Amino acid sequence: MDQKISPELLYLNDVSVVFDGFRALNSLSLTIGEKEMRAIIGPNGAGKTTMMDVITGKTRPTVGTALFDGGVHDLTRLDEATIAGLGIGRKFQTPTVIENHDVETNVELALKADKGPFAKLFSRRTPQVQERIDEILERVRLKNARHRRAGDLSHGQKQWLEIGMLLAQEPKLLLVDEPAAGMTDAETADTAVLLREIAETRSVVVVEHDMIFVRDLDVKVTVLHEGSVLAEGSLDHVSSNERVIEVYLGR
Ligand SMILES: Nc1ncnc2c1ncn2[C@@H]1O[C@H](COP(=O)(O)OP(=O)(O)OP(=O)(O)O)[C@@H](O)[C@H]1O
Repeated sequence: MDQKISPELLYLNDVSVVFDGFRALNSLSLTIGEKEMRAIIGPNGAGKTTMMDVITGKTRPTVGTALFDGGVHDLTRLDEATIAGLGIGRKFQTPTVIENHDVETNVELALKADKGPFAKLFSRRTPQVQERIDEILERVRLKNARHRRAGDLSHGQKQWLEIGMLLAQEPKLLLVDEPAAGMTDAETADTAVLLREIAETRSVVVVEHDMIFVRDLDVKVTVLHEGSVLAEGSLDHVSSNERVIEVYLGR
């Protein structure tokens, strides 16, 4: 298959994941368009992490369809490295920057991720690489922190650095797990703006519990519950849904 059969970037249909008889995903169907940002909310255990695991190839669905890039790639048949190479980047909740390197070296290493460890550390930084580093640092608001040790950054800045390192891979789809957790109010607001900027050129899926942050994102929201979609629409729309209030918002 090398022709796009549907316009969606990500197409999940009737995906179930069963662990020892327990349905972590239960006929989940969801599509994400090109350059769309979507927020995913839902109570603990709703299946948000399992959904990300299916998209990135970490978990195989028991049944169901998971296609990427207009139906060209069947994610259920590919391994994690291949899926990452297709342009699906994932940011976990805890930042994994290299604390002893400075900010720009972290980005540089991410840009050279396809090179071996020796070439990564010792090949010269070409003007093209420097230009990309500058662009990324500008985007993630760390230009003035470029020579700081990554370990000395604030929690929020570390999250931004890691987002920058993912951008180095030019993902078509960026999956972001609870970016606002542990951030100050100002960092949270800046992160919403940052993700909106990123979604101008690629698709972004954000899993989040912080409703103030989700409101700032101002995008379509999907509510997961017991492994399937409970409601979908604007935050105001899903917030007025009785079942959503009962299982999630009204807690
Ligand atoms: N490897 C596994 N084996 C057995 N059960 C699992 C496994 N992974 C997840 N589960 C179960 O599947 C359900 C869905 O979990 P998942 O982590 O996807 O939910 P979540 O929406 O991400 O929750 P949270 O908001 O707490 O992170 C949970 O009840 C969890 O205990």
